[in-house]
Amino acid sequence: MTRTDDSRYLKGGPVAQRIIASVREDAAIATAEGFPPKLVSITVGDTDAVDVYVRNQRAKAALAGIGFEERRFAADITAGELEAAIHGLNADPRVTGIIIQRPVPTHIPIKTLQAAVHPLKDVEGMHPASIGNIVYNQLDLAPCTAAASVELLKETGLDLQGLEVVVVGHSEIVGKPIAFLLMSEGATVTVCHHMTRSVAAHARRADALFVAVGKPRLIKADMVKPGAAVIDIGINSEIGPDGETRIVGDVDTDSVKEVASWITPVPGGVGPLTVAILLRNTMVALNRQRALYRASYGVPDQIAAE
Ligand SMILES: NC(=O)C1=CN([C@@H]2O[C@H](COP(=O)(O)OP(=O)(O)OC[C@H]3O[C@@H](n4cnc5c(N)ncnc54)[C@H](OP(=O)(O)O)[C@@H]3O)[C@@H](O)[C@H]2O)C=CC1
Ligand SMILES: Nc1nc(=O)c2c([nH]1)NC[C@@H]1CN(c3ccc(C(=O)N[C@@H](CCC(=O)O)C(=O)O)cc3)C=[N+]21
Repeated sequence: MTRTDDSRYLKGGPVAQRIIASVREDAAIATAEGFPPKLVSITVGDTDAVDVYVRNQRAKAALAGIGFEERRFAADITAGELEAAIHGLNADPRVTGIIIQRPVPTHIPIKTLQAAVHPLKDVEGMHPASIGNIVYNQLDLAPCTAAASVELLKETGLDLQGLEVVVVGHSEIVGKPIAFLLMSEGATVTVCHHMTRSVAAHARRADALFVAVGKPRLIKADMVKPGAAVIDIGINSEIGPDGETRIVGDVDTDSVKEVASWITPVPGGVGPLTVAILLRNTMVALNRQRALYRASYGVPDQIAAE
């Protein structure tokens, strides 16, 4: 089949727009019913690596009708002070979801912070209880980047059942949850990392290749099976030939797109969809909180009958 270059690109923007439009409807109804959704972002210290993400979160939350508040803390804050701030947000009924932007300074144990967020307010899906849910095939709220990556693979129309998938990178926030989501969908999943003997040998067997490492041009054309779908999750800043800073992924897109049938562009691929999924997760969290509120304060049958 001959395909134009453009049809090979799996773009995140249109899928993100669809999700945001649906979130916007849900958010408007919830707001009218007295439950306005609100997201609180926590950044600690130097925020260069997260600036783009936070900027997009703010812009898309505004589009979706979700409140957005950014709390910035100095790099020398203690873990205890941060936990106290998170507990305050947990107890605040106006706050629907809390997202802790990574990275945080090395003296702060990120896992302790993630575990401090109440599971009902964990819109990133990074609390141990949330990660546990995806292991148990309960997939309605998954880590945003992983969910965005899998959603883009689904856009190809490929049947995930029995599909040979290789994931390069096994971080807790991206690689591992992608592997669990894909296993739940019936794919056969191989996970590679820095100790894998030959990433290339595994990658070449993949019908779908996910790459989340953080190394520009790690994946070259000779590592990709002809006709495969390539999902590039990397977001790396580098200085281009014109001297300007630019964002590139982990895949050598120009050469790989000649071999692959589908490839996600960077920017414009997984990134925009990650933000949309965060907003969708916020509505999932809101609905769970409302269900709990209803169970606690809804009119009990015997009173309603009087
Ligand atoms: N689009 C989005 O929404 C997001 C994009 N990102 C981007 O995704 C990329 C990965 O992020 P993240 O998972 O947080 O990064 P981490 O640094 O936490 O993880 C990188 C992973 O890559 C593995 N790795 C390192 N070198 C190699 C190699 N040569 N071959 C195979 N595997 C290797 C590491 O293995 P080991 O642990 O064994 O060393 C590790 O599992 C980054 O570019 C980041 O900016 C991240 C989050 C969101
Ligand atoms: N707790 C936590 N969760 C994360 O998911 C997380 C994080 N911390 N820290 C930083 C990284 C990076 N990340 C991005 C997500 C989307 C875009 C994004 O929207 N990119 C667009 C726009 C790029 C642009 O405007 O230049 C694109 O790729 O097209 C970028 C970066 C999430 N991360």
